[in-house]
Amino acid sequence: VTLTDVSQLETFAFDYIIIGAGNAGLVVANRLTENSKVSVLVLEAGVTDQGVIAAEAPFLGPTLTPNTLWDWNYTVVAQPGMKGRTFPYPRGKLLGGSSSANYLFHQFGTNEDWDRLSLVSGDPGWSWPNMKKYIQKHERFVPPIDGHNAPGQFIPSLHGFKGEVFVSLPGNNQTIDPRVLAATEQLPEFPYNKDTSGGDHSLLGVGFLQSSAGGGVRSSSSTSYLAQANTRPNLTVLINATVLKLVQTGTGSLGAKSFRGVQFQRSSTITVTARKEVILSAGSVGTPQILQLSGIGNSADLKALNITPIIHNANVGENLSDHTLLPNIFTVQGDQSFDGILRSDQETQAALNQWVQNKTGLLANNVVNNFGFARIPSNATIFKTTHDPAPGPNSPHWEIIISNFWFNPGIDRPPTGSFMTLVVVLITPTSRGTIKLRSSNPFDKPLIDPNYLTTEFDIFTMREGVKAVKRFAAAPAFSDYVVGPFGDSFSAATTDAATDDYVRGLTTTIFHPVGTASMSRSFSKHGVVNPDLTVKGVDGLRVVDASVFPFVPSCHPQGAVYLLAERASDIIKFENPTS
Ligand SMILES: Cc1cc2nc3c(=O)[nH]c(=O)nc-3n(C[C@H](O)[C@H](O)[C@H](O)COP(=O)(O)OP(=O)(O)OC[C@H]3O[C@@H](n4cnc5c(N)ncnc54)[C@H](O)[C@@H]3O)c2cc1C
Repeated sequence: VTLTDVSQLETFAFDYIIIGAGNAGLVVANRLTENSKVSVLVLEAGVTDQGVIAAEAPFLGPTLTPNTLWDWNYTVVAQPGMKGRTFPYPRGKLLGGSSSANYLFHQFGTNEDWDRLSLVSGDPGWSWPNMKKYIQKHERFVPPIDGHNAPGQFIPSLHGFKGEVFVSLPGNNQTIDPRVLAATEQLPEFPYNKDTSGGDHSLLGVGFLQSSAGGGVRSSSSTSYLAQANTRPNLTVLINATVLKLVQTGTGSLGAKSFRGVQFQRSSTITVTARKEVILSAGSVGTPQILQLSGIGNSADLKALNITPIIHNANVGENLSDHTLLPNIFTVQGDQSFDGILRSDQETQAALNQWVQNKTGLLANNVVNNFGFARIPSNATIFKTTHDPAPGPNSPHWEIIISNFWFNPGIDRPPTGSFMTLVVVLITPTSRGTIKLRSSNPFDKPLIDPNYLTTEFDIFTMREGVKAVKRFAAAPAFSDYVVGPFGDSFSAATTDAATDDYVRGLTTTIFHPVGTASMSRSFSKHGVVNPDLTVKGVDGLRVVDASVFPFVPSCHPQGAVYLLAERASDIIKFENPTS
């Protein structure tokens, strides 16, 4: 059941306590409570997702953040690689976590991503040949909302059809779709990709987006994994409950300090305990924040904030890695983009009414139909000084997202004009940042420093991405459509120096932070968690969320987080056999 009030809690001891009802946390909650003898409490700081239309209608996803009730409303510290700018750093704060607040792009990463994780962690269980079976448990591929037959737009053998989360192709043929497809035939640099989910199939090339939605409605970990498990008497989810810290509860059999207590705030401060384990699934920001508040982190940093260090691990909150986003906006002819509709209150209201009535129309679909991935050529000058950061020769360095309108999160659409946006995303960043506490107060927002674009490789790849999307827009397929770059700095980006200036002036985040509680080999002193996701040097505590990825997967990561959480659930069950 989902409880809104702490007085409804019948006990303060559970077998497992999961912190964070997000993308990963609700997978684990579902899988552990499959055994009716196991009791699970999930503590979630955010609100319910029920009745939140913006969390349901796919097209409205981008309106959920930033600076709303459903967002943690973080901001990055001034970024030296971005002209000292600060900007919002959204994280979902509602049931489903970021899977309820994200833009619904759904992929699994490349087989090389998973094989690298296996290599780095020393655990063959994380390799792609083992991980791909979890697609069947996780994914339920369903027809697009317009019911069109979609051969050639996806490869059925790569997908699951009986899992928990709905995934579907775009259900509206946008006016630029035929042009995009023609461009893939005209430009050898951007071949057509028949399936964009990754795994056994290359991500390189441009193809159709797969979204975590079915029947015109978002599918999140809440609408799937939680909805399915919520009637189980052994599962309790408490919302509006902010975890303040973990509490030490003695020592384990091997002498390590145990952290099976959890202190949280819900009108008053309450402590609950786990008989078996505490599972930290608070995400790449929340997880290192809670670890540090609990005395697990860099002792010197903690002491400076008057927090008593209990476990020294200088890697907590380090190694933050994220994908960057740069919307390159082109002015286009005519009124076939969505800008006209989105500018008109009457037309947007009609679209909303249509979605409310029968879950069809503009709002039943995602904001994008086509996207793709590409590599920097292997003979590029950058590889003389930088080791190729991709997980393998078939994984991309950057991404192109093609949008049929002004798609510029955070910057308002001009009052007139029609646009096409070609977003460039840096997929293999080499810059690393940190998440540190601002103070010992759990309600103070942490200091988030992704340290974007501070390496030669990162700025090089963004620059090459900008050049490449200009080549894409110059394809014959767009010759009677694209007028030219919009805005002074994009128009001026004709030299490397001017392009760098443009990139540094406008790039922000595409919201994929990982790495702040990194996985490493069992006896390695680097990293925060072991390959079985237990926290190094601690008893009774595991991390299951995006923070454990040492490298950001070569994709939009929610699908990878789902697979990670599925395997984590199997590991937890295996290591805690019940009679
Ligand atoms: C705006 C946005 C757009 C995105 N778009 C995409 C996309 O299109 N495709 C894609 O694949 N990925 C996308 N992502 C990224 C993706 O959603 C995340 O990588 C993924 O969901 C992270 O999962 P997680 O389990 O690590 O964390 P989350 O899903 O964020 O879960 C963490 C949970 O812990 C809770 N929590 C945190 N601290 C506390 C505390 N102290 N006490 C109690 N609860 C706490 C949070 O409220 C949250 O519910 C996007 C993310 C955002 C924010």
